[in-house]
Amino acid sequence: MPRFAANLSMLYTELDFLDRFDAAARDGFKAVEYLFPYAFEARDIRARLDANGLQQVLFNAPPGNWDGGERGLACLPGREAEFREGIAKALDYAQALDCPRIHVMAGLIPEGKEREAVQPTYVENLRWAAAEAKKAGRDLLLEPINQRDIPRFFLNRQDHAHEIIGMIGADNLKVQMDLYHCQIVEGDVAMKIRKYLPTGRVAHFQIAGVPQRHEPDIGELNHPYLFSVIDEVAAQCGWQGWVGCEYRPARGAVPGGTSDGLGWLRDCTEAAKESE
Ligand SMILES: O=C(O)C(=O)CO
Repeated sequence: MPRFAANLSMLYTELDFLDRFDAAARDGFKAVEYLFPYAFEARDIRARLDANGLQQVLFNAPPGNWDGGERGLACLPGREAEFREGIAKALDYAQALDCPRIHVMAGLIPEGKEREAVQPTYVENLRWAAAEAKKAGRDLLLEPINQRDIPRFFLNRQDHAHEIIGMIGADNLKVQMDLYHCQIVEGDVAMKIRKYLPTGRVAHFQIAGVPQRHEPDIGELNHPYLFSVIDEVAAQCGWQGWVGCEYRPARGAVPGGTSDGLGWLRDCTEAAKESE
C-alpha cells in the first residue's frame, strides 16, 4: 500500500487550519501537505507537526494574488522579481518545516497570449528556481492541472511537464502527478504511471475521485487497482514517495465529514494487512 498524506487545504476544513494537523494524526495519517503555510508562523506549524509526529511532505510556493484568481507566477512575463521573492520565502519555510518538496504552480496563460509565447518565461524562472532549491537541498515540483478546474492554466499534460524538465536538466526539478487531473486531461492513467514513475522524475502523487473530486472510492477511477500499480512499479524502481489525498469530502465541511469518508483508506489498510 502506498503511503498517504492528508491534504489539509481540502480535508478537515470544518476545523481551523492548525487543528487539522491533530485531526489528520487522529485518523492515522503520518504526513501532511497543503497549499500555503504563509498566513502562519513556521514555528507554530512546526509545533503541530512535532506534537503529532507528522511529516510535512509538500506545500506550494506563493502563487501571486490567489484571491484575485492568480494560480502561480512562473509563466507570467514581467513578474520575475515577485516570483523570485516567493521562491526565497518558500525555501525559508521548507527549511523550518523540514519539507523536502515545494510545488511551483505554473500560472494562467495571460489573456491574448498563446502558451508558446510564455513558455520561455516559465523555463527561465524554473531554471533559476531549481538552482536556488538545489543549494537548499529541496526538490521543486511541477503539476499538470486540468482546465476544467483552472481555465487557462499553463501546464496541463504529463508529457509537457516531462519535456520542460528535460529542457532544464536539473535533477531536483520533478513532477507532481495528480491522477485526478491526469484522468480528466488525458486518461490511460495506469499506463502513464508505468511510463513515468521509472524515469525518477515523479516525486509525488495526488488522488481524488473523478469527476467530482470527492473521496477516491467515488467516481470513475479504480483507485485500489492504481495503488497496486504504484506499489508494483515503486518496488521495481525504488520509489519511496507519498500519495497526497487532495479531495473534497462528499459530506462537506461538517464535523466528521472527512473521517467518515475515510472508509477507502481503512479498506486499503485492511487489504494490505491481509496480504502480509
Ligand atoms: O489544484 C491542485 O491540484 C493542486 O495541487 C494545487 O496545488
